[in-house]
Amino acid sequence: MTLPALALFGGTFDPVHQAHLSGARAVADALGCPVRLLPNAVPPHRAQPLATGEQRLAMLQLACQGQPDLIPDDWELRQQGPSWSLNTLRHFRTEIGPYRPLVLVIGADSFATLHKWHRWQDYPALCHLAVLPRPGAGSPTLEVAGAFHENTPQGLLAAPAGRRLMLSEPWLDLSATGVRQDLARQGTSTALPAPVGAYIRTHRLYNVPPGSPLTDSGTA
Ligand SMILES: Nc1ncnc2c1ncn2[C@@H]1O[C@H](COP(=O)(O)OP(=O)(O)OP(=O)(O)O)[C@@H](O)[C@H]1O
Ligand SMILES: O=C(O)c1ccc[n+]([C@@H]2O[C@H](COP(=O)([O-])O)[C@@H](O)[C@H]2O)c1
Repeated sequence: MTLPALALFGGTFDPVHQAHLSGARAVADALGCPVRLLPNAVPPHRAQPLATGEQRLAMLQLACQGQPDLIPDDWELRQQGPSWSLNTLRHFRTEIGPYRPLVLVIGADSFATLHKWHRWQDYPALCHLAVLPRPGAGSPTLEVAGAFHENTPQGLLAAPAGRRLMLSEPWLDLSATGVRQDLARQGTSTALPAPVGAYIRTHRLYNVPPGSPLTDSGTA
């Protein structure tokens, strides 16, 4: 018997881009479950984002429109202090109970640095991992890889935690850093869903030059 899974995809999302959305879509389709996209309030291992939490959440809401299984979630934004993923995992584990599969979605670059995350050793008892491929990502430590046994989507759905799904798609060489650079240079980015690009120009985020044309080619 399998119980419905819940997937959590945390990020700085400064701003959300097509690789985040395609990755979330791939996990939702592979596991047949909703994916909650959680912008962090205080990123634990990097500088504070340029856009506010409210703006990053608004962009996620625009990006997820029409995809009811991709759900922006403001839980981390409402917490105080550094946004340790451990707190988020514990909260959602308590919410869904001990038996349902809980899945943390991360990019392969995050997987390669998971050994530096706060109390990552507690994760295998709390959640599975779904790892999105990312060009240029390094490899995880042996300890991290060994803590989550690689499995199939069915394997993840058959247990509450401790397994790992390695996705092979999407393979997109995109980053929020690159998007911000494109926006500052030319006011547009093909890596953005059109409504997110429009929001950025309306709110003059990321140093977009005044009068930038509405020519994003990405779609939600
Ligand atoms: N192109 C990508 N392919 C796969 N995973 C990605 C990609 N971009 C981001 N991710 C993953 O999405 C999560 C949130 O990432 P984040 O919001 O920091 O985006 P980013 O593009 O890496 O941003 P920045 O360039 O500002 O560092 C992380 O787990 C990251 O590994
Ligand atoms: O809990 C930690 O130690 C930890 C360390 C680094 C990153 N994270 C979370 O991992 C997610 C992706 O991080 P980032 O910096 O790539 O946006 C985001 O939700 C971060 O809050 C969490």
